[in-house]
Amino acid sequence: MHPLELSGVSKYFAGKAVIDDLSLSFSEGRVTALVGASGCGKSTVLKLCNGLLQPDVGVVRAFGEPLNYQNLGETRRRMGYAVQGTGLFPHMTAANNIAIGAKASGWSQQDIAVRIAELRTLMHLDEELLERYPHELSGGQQQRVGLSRAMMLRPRILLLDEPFAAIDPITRFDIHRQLQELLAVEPVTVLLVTHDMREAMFLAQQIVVMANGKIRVNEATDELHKQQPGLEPEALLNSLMATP
Ligand SMILES: Nc1ncnc2c1ncn2[C@@H]1O[C@H](COP(=O)(O)OP(=O)(O)OP(=O)(O)O)[C@@H](O)[C@H]1O
Repeated sequence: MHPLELSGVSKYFAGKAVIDDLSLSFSEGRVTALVGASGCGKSTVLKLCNGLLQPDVGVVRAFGEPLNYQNLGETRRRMGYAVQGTGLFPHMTAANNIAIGAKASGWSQQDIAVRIAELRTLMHLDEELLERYPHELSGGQQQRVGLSRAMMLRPRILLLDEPFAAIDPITRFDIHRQLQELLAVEPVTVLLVTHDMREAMFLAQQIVVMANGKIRVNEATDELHKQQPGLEPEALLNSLMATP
């Protein structure tokens, strides 16, 4: 059983199929990167996965069950979600931002403190930073807080929509390594939407290239390395996009 699966899914906007009869499953404990040109439907797939959008045709299953759009709360608690720009609440400290889902789920203060300490270590966040408000943190620190919030409830699925796009390349590389460390300690099924093929090749074990709402390539990262050894990530993406 795959933790997350789309079967024959189509989504129309203004009568046009933005997602076109797409079937895709995400393997347990693996990172799958969704790449492709702007507007090809990557974010729409992610929103279909967490129920923010409903398919017009087809089924989305999480944890083996079709999404229940009348009651998404329980499913969403088992899915972490982090987006570009972090979506942190500006009037709450970093610690309170991270803890928000746990408080809503009735966790004790003690359990919250233990979990925040774990995440703080894994994401290399100094304790002092957690008492600051988002505007008092750098972009990279905010993004680490956003990832910590997404991982707070120990989700089995993590949905990441361009979470590192606004961060400078050096900080981005640091956060990539920290996320990799975190996933080694706490394996999660990850769907990563990104424009950055280098990021995709570094973080993901599976690469899905989309074009016009369809899947063009769905291949293990190792296989791609073997098929086109030595090719720079961007050149590899261009060659995959040109695949008929
Ligand atoms: N709510 C909406 N109403 C109408 N059209 C939409 C809506 N959401 C997305 N679209 C259209 O659907 C297409 C796919 O959008 P989507 O955001 O999934 O693309 P993307 O691959 O994530 O793009 P980008 O890489 O630029 O973020 C685009 O043409 C977009 O304009």
